[in-house]
Amino acid sequence: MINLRHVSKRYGNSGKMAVEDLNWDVEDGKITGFIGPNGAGKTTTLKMITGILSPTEGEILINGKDIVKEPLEAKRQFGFVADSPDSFLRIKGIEYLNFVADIYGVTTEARKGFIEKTAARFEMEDALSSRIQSYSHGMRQKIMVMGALIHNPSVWILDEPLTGLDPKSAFELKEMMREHAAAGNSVLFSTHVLEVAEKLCDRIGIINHGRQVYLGTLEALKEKYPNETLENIFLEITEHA
Ligand SMILES: Nc1ncnc2c1ncn2[C@@H]1O[C@H](COP(=O)(O)OP(=O)(O)OP(=O)(O)O)[C@@H](O)[C@H]1O
Repeated sequence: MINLRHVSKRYGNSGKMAVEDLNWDVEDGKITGFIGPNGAGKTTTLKMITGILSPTEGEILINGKDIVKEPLEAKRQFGFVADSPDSFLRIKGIEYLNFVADIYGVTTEARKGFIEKTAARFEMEDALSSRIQSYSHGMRQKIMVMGALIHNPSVWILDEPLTGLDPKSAFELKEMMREHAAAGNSVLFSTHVLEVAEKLCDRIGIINHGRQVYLGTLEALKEKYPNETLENIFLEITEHA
C-alpha cells in the first residue's frame, strides 16, 4: 500500500510546481497504472515515492512507513525499476544481483531460487556471467527488474518497465505483475502504452500538468465515458484539462 497525502514538488526556485497536491492510495491486491503526457510529472512522483527526491510538501507512506522520516524502513518495503537501465555497466549480471541481494540481506538459498526462476522466465541464464555493458537495452532492463525484486518486496514500483522488452519478456513481466498483485501486494507502474494499461490495470491514475485528473477503476472511467477507448478518454481528459 502506498499513500500520498497532499504531495507537491517544486524543482529549485522554479515558480511552477512540477507535481501539485497529489492524494493517492495505491491499494494492495491491485495493479495501478500511472499515465500522463510527457512532462506531466510521473517520474517526479515515482522518484518522490522511492525517496530519490524529497517532496516540497506533503507526506508519502509505504506500507505505513514514511519515506522521509523512516527512509530505511520505507525502502525495505519496495522494489523500484527506474526509467533508465544503464547502471552498473562494468560488472557482470550475476555480480549485480548478488550485490543487491547482499544489501538487502537475502539468504543464499533465497537468492539462488529467485535467480534461477526469474532468469529462466526472462531467458537470461546465459547472460548472467557477462558484463552488463555487453547487454542490449532489453537485457539491461531485465537485469534491473531482477535486481529490484530479488528481496521479495511487497510493493513494486516500475517506471516504464516494458520499454525495450521483447514480446516473451514483456509477457513474463506482465504475468509476474499479475501474480504479485493477486497474492495481495501492490504494483504501481507508469506507461505510455495505453493498450497495456487497459489490459493490465485494475486501477488507473492519470496526471496532467502535475495535477491528478483521475484515480479509480477502469470500469468507473469507462462508465463516465461510455463506448470510448482508453486512448480517446485519455486524449479527451488531457487535452481539455
Ligand atoms: N531535474 C529537474 N529539474 C527541473 N525540472 C525538472 C527536472 N526533472 C523534471 N522536471 C520538470 O518537471 C516536470 C515533470 O517532469 P517528469 O519527468 O516528472 O514528467 P514525466 O511525466 O515523467 O514525463 P515523460 O512522460 O516525458 O517521462 C516537467 O515540466 C519537467 O520539465
